[in-house]
Amino acid sequence: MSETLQAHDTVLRVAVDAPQHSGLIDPLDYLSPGPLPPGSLVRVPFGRRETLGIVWPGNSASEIDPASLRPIQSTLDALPPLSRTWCRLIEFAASYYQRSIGEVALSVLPPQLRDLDSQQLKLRLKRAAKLPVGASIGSPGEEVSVTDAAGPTLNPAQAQVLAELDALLQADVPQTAPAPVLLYGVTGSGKTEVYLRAAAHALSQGRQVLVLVPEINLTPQLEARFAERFAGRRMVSLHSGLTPAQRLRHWLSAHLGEAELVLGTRLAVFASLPRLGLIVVDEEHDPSYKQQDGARYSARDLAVYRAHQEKIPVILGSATPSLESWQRANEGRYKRLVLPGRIGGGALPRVRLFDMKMLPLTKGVTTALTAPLIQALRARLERGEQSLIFLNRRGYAPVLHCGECNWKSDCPHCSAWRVFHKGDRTLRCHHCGFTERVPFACPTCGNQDIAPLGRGTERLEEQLAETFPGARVARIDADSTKHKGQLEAALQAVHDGEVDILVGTQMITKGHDFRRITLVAAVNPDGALFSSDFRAPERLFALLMQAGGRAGRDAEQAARSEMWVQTWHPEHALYKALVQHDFESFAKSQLAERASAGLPPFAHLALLRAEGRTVEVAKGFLDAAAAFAQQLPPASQVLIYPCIPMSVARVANVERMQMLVEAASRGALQHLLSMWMPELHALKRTHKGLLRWAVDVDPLAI
Ligand SMILES: Nc1ncnc2c1ncn2[C@@H]1O[C@H](COP(=O)(O)OP(=O)(O)OP(=O)(O)O)[C@@H](O)[C@H]1O
Ligand SMILES: [Zn+2]
Repeated sequence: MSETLQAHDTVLRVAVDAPQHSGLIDPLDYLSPGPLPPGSLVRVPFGRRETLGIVWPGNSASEIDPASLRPIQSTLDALPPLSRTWCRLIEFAASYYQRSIGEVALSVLPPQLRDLDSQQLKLRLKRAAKLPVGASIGSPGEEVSVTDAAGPTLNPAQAQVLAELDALLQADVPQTAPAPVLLYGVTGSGKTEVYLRAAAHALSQGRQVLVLVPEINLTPQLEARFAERFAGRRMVSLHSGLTPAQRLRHWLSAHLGEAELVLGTRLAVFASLPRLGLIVVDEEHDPSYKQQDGARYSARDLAVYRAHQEKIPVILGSATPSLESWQRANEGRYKRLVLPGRIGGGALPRVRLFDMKMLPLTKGVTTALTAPLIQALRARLERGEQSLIFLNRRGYAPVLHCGECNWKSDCPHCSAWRVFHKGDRTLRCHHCGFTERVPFACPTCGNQDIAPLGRGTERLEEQLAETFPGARVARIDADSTKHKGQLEAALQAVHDGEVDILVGTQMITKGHDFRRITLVAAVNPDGALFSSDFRAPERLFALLMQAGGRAGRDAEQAARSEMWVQTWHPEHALYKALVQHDFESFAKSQLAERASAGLPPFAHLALLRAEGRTVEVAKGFLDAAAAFAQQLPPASQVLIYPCIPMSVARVANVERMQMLVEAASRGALQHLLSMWMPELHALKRTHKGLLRWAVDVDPLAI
């Protein structure tokens, strides 16, 4: 291509992955020998490198002399362009979460796409088209008649929900988007079956279906259920556990419209799906839907936006909906559909609160395995039933302690303890990763008698094995499932009945359809009751309901199923509601508290975070940012709080501060942010020593 300007040259806007801090928010202008459809992939010069870009819809607004623009280098024209609706989704996400369009657009494409030239891409496209999923797939374009498996006869509640869902879709004028559906159903009430039916409906109309799950480890089992139902259909998964080659192949298959079902984690909300007809968000309350770095987007919220924009139904499912979604349903903005009971009429497990204050006081040691719990576990062992023990803390003990001089295993780089891992005899910081061998003696006074304080899953597993010799005890947490295949194998062992007692972190509480568990025990859940994070009770309640939901999923055993909660605060309202399985009254009281405190969903929040080598630097930046914001017109409708250290203030020798911004209206907050952010890029340059800053819109953890 010639470097000189030709008469027929066109100026194109191209989104490239410009670093956020370069302040380049909009797509850049390039020259092209002719027009290209928006959404086309191109390779363009950027700085001194060449990079992947996306031709962006809209005309360039800049006044730059075209003669000074650089030409695009090549077009990846083998790939059909990304759609305008896809581009709009990206634009919305970028503007709402205050990032650049190019950064968001390029970061959600499969990474391998960046490195391919036109030839290589053609090859991959061919391979993607031949993706061997499903049994009776014809070649693309060829008519194939698929018969989806029938599935069980719906129970009356499911039938009612599906009828209402149908009515909702029929009733709407085709030009308007159906209201988002909040499918509220207790654990084991058959929500997944509703997803399957809704999916079957969309598929039968030739549409694609997107199903989001909170975590990778939940994809295989949902995939299995969808694969069984839709054996003749093409289905792909999209999550960060795929190899780069798989991720590209699956993405291409969705983009070409060949994959009819796409199952994935939060990043899949950005999948390119030309015939999208339904989005399902399973466990919509799950915090994993919020991305925690870069563009801090909520995949749940973007799914709702996307469905609205494409005028298609979205189903948000949960036994314990987020208070945001619950409130929207209260206001009639979401359509609430309810599955009130378990399949087969099975009861939810009886919840028993065990008051730890009843235990005889023994100095320093409180056991996790109280005598009544041991008895309950023994009864299960004798009947050949399974038990699940939930403790949200991995490792052997959260801290090592010297009784002589009071030394504790703190991390030299973080304001946190290092956790004792007995398996490999290390002290590990769960924040910065700093790891050392366990010392033989106290590093301060030389005392050889240093002891673990508190308890993690590793220690609980050990104690269980000691208490029940011969019982098969297994542990599932991030440590025991580090290697590929370990988690699947461990879960399979539980399903196959090869495990009597399963110990684990919240990894085991989610989604799994265990059939033989009749006892679930939460041995130390109190921590979250008194957290400074206003969402902690909501999260704890959801976690415990979900954990309890793993018990008695087989109606035969439901009557004998129990959930134990060992607590020092049995009188707490949260536990009272849990005993009644009463999400609704819990939600009501939480919402009342939120309303009177002016917290979400009745207010809108953003967090500005800053990291520096010293507290002064981080604070200096945030104070200056606040002073600037006060000058902006929307400031009168926005409350900016003084900055405070984050809950773990120092990580890897970096001091972390945060400042909360609150507004009664989303619009006012967005308005302020859009005027404020560009200034912060400039402000960073005048604050030497500031390492990073970031804004988190609708933050989850505070
Ligand atoms: N109509 C039905 N008839 C018979 N069995 C059913 C029916 N609907 C669902 N099931 C079965 O009941 C069990 C629980 O259903 P499902 O997993 O759909 O519930 P869920 O609400 O999604 O549960 P959770 O929220 O705990 O994940 C599953 O094994 C499912 O196959
Ligand atoms: Zn550390």
